Amino acid sequence: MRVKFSKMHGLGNDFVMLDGITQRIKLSPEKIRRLADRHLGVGCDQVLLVESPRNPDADFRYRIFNADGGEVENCGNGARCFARFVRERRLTGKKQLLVETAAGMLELNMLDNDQVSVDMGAPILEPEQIPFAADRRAETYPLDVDGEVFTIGAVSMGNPHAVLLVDDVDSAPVHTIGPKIESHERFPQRVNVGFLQIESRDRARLRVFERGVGETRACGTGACAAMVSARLRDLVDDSVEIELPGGTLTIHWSGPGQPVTMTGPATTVYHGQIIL
Ligand SMILES: N[C@@H](CCC[C@H](N)C(=O)O)C(=O)O
Repeated sequence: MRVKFSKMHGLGNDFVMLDGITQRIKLSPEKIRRLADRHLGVGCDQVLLVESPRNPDADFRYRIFNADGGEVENCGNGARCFARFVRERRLTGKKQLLVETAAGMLELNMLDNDQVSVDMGAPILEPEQIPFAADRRAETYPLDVDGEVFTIGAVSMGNPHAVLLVDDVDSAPVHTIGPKIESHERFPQRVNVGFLQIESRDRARLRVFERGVGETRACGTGACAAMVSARLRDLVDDSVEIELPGGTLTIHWSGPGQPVTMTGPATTVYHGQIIL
């Protein structure tokens, strides 16, 4: 089967974007791993498959798969790339879109400066919805990793995130502690792990060891979760510029029950065809 795709990225978090509306695409974990393979396929952190919505209020639906083949609930950088992709592929002319995802409905706005702003919905903080938190809601939780106790914030943006504060992201143990927390027994669904350095009440730096991928150049939901965790600890104000290795996202959140807004770029690299 020959399939058309676009290679896109959001601050270096890269995607194979598939139009499943005008093409019949049957994906399997094995095919996703091949597409994502940087030697044997196109290469990407995530595969995003656009489909027709089931909910009549939505313009589109999309599904997100990590490079390891697993399907996930949400993806912030993917949401921005999706908004650009459906316009470039002439699937819509709209600048405001409602899209159905496994994490619920997202609202996207194409801005005039080529940036995309996404209403990512309210973060989930209720203990019963965060398997890790079990029976109580707290700003932080202790997590024992091989005898060393880390203080983490646990936030769900539809997908799970653990947020650790560090003094310096450049020397943070992203590749040693990241994978251990990602597959820690207290996170049965595994987790994305963010290492957050607060610079001021409106600036922070972040590196994320993503579930099912490893460290990426940027993680949109990771930036939202980091903002929420920092705000709950009263370390930042309502709007924060979060600098990731691939560039900067603007995140706004005014507190529990309110939606998180993420604004940043989406870039098309090339269009191609692959035999799947
Ligand atoms: N890169 C994404 C997040 C993709 C999913 C994540 N790895 C997970 O497993 O939940 C983003 O920009 O949010």
